[in-house]
Amino acid sequence: MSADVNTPVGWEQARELAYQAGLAASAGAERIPLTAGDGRTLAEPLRALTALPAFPTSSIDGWAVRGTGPWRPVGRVLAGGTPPPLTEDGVCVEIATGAMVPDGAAALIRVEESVTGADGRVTGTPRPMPEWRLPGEEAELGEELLPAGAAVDPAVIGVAATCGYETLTVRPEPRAALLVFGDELLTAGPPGAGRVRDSLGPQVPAWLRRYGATITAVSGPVKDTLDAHLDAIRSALDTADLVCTTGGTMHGPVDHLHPALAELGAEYLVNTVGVRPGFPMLLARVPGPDGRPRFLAGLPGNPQSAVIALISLVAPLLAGLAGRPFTGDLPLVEAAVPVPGRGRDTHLALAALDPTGRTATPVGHVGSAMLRGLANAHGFVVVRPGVKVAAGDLVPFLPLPLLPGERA
Ligand SMILES: Nc1nc2c(c(=O)[nH]1)N[C@H]1C(S)=C(S)[C@@H](COP(=O)(O)OP(=O)(O)OC[C@H]3O[C@@H](n4cnc5c(N)ncnc54)[C@H](O)[C@@H]3O)O[C@H]1N2
Ligand code: MOO
Repeated sequence: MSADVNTPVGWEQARELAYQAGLAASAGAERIPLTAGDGRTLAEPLRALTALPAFPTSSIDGWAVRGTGPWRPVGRVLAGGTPPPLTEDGVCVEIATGAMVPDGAAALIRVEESVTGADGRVTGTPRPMPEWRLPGEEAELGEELLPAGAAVDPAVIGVAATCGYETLTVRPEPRAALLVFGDELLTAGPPGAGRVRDSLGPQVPAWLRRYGATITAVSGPVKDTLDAHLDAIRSALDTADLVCTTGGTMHGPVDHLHPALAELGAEYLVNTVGVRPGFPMLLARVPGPDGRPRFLAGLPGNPQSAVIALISLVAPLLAGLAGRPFTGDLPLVEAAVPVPGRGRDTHLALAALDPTGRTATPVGHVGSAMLRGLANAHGFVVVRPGVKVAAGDLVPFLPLPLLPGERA
């Protein structure tokens, strides 16, 4: 175990360490149907399998003409066909949007800008800008459209289809398991008589999915004994690249996480972080049954702190495991009011953005044991150690992975 229990890592450094550890462990590629690609990560650059467009393509309904008018129609070219060339001046073919422009055509004229005379001949003036798309205008054959590591979204699926792909070569999805520790936790009904509802078992898998993981197991509450912790962690490691645990990160009488990590031969990458809330979070590398490294993220038991550990350590780790790029740089927003710092630690202050997304106002109910503030915030204002934020200051903003329409 390398990291000193008494030396918290700086928050920014912790994020970078988590990302680099994930990237170093990212491996493999798989080929999947194009339509299954949403949310995955390209394992190799997406290159154009053909020039785009693949052939000269009419962008209008009208006439393809050769020589000077009036032109005598000699046929019709629809989308999907291969037209014969125009071999003499003074002829034209009727052409549809999307059809291949015949060799020999000098210009295209829109149907509404042409006149067909009583003798059947066509007159009109072509617009100065060509009305067809040239091969390679969008991409040359073999040109890189997106780099390896790019996230696949509906638009990426679309462009891949356009240039001929039926499958995509993507990184395997990082597999994550969740173990919830705490004998005091209820899994149904309201809290009382010293017991609280488990609020992490139900929400953490959903956050993990938003960060690109596939969930292999959720179990708990795991009994508060070292043996039960060890059994649960070992079996979760059989199927997951990352095991997230909740609770037990401190050194209380029934906090068995650290002894379990020692027993498993784990190596701490991060052991406590200089951030409030969330201080006792940890990330460890555990030897996997097949020799590949696995990871354990210890999320503190206080629910808001657990989510802060997810966004601080687990998000960059998963980005690394998926082979995606990651930057610690955050967008700047204006603080609507002063935001207190937390001395030598970074303060993550839950805040809501105004509709323009430019101004952040801290929300209420933000104790580390609370979730009400989280459910009303867009993310966290980041107050660096020793910084005092005054109203109007520009501050870094760490967004929650919300979808369009959420917190509208
Ligand atoms: N002597 C000290 N005690 C504590 C310190 C400290 O510095 N010195 N730090 C506090 C901080 S900060 C945090 S955060 C917590 C972290 O504790 P653990 O990770 O060991 O978590 P637990 O003790 O198991 O639980 C803490 C708290 O959270 C509730 N909890 C746990 N799991 C869940 C869940 N799934 N759903 C809802 N609530 C949960 C649990 O009941 C406790 O109230 O340690 C402080 N103590
Ligand atoms: O990490 Mo503790 O969350 O400050 O409550």
